[in-house]
Amino acid sequence: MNVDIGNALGTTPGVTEATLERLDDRVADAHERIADGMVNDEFGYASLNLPETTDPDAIRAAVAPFEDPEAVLTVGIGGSALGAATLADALDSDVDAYFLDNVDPDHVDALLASLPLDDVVVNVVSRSGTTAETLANFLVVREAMADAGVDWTERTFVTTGESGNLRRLAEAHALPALDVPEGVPGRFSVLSTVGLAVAALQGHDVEAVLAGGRDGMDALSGSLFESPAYAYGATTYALAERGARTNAFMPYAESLETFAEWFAQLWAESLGKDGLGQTPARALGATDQHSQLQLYRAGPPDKLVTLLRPTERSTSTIPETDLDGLAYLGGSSLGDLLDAEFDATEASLAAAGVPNVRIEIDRVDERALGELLFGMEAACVLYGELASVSTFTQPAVEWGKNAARGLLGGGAFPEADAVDDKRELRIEGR
Ligand SMILES: O=P(O)(O)OC[C@H]1O[C@](O)(CO)[C@@H](O)[C@@H]1O
Repeated sequence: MNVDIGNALGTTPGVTEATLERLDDRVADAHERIADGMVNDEFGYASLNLPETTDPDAIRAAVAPFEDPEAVLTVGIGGSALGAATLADALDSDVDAYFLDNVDPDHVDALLASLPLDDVVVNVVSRSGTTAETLANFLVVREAMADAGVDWTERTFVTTGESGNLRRLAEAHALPALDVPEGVPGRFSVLSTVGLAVAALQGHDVEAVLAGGRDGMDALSGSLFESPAYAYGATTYALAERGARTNAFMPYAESLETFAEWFAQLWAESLGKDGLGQTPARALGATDQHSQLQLYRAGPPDKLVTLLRPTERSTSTIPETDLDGLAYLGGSSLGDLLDAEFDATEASLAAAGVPNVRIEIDRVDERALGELLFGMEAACVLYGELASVSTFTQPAVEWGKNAARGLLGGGAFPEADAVDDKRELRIEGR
C-alpha cells in the first residue's frame, strides 16, 4: 500500500510540509502509545495484533464440516458483516456470499426465496449475541430452513463472544462456534474469525490476507514520512483540524466499493466523539464523477477526497469506432479509461484547491487487501490518538438501540418515551 499526500499541501483546507514536520513529533508519541497498547494487548489496540494472533487453522476447522457449499449466508451487522463482505465483494469465488445486515422484510424474504437453503452455510455473527437485527434475522432464516425441510443445525455455525445467546445456541445444538477476538471492537475485527470465516469457505487464501496485515504491521514506524498508514491518519487528522469535516472515500474499482462501506463504519464509529470527527462519504470512481464530484470540486471547502486504486487492472479493450467524437476511445482499454479518469479527477480537485490523498495497492488480491485493511485501521487508531478521542468505544449508538427495544416491549427504556415527544409539522402530499 502506498499513500501520496502531495495533493494535501497548499490546498483549502490544506497543510504545509512544516505543519506535517511539527505534527510528526506527535505521531512519534502516538506510535509509542499504540505500540505499548499492542504489546500489552490492551482493549482496542489488540486489534492491530490480529495479523499475528488470528489462527487460520481454527477458522478452517470450524468451516471444515461444510464441504463445497453453493453459498454462504452471513447474518450479522456492522463490523460483524462489513469486513467479510469487503473480502467477498473484492475477490472472485465459485461460492456465492450473501449478507443479511438489515431487517428490511422485502429484502430478507426475496433473498431467502432465492437461496438454495439445502446448500447454504449460515454464519451467524455477533460479538454481543444481543443485536436485535442479527438475532431477528437468524430466527427468520432458521424458520425458512425448517419450512424447506432443512436441518438448520447441520448448516449453521456461529461466531460470537464467550457468552450470550449465540454461544448458548451453539452449545445447545452442538454448532461449530468460532470465538470473536478478545478486546477487539467489531469494526476492527476483519482480520480475525469475524472477517475471515467466509473467506475460508469461499476458498480464499486466508494466510495471504493475514500476511498482508503483517506487511502493514511491519510498515508502522514513529514517523508519518515512513509509514503509509500513519501518513494517511496524520494528514486526514490535520486536514480535519483545518476544516475538512468530510472525507469522500472514492475507490476506482467496483471490487472495492464495499471496502468504502467498511471504511465508513471504521472512521465514523471510531472518530465521531465529543463533537469531533470526519464524516466518511462513500463514493465510487468513475461513477461519482457524474454524481458527487460537482460538490467535491465546487461546493464548500470543507472536505478532502481519498482516491484509491489498484495499479494493476485487467484490460478489456475498447473496440475501434467511428462514433462521432469518440474514435479516440477505440483501441484503448476500459482500464486505461478508468485510470485516466482517476488521474483527471485527482488533477481536477488539485486545480480547484481541494485536498486529496492517493492510496494505491498493487492489485486486488488477498495480500494487498490484508495490508490495506490493516493500514486503514492503523490510520484510524493514529487519528484517534492525535484527536484524543476514545477510538474503540461507541456509546452514542446505545440510545437508539434502547429506544427501539422499548418500542417493541423489550423493557422499560426512557428513550422509547422520548419517541412519543416528537415535534410534528407535517406537510401532507396528495
Ligand atoms: O457484533 P455485535 O455485537 O452484534 O455488534 C454489531 C455492531 O453493532 C455495534 O455494536 C454498534 O451498535 C457495532 O460496533 C458492531 O460492529
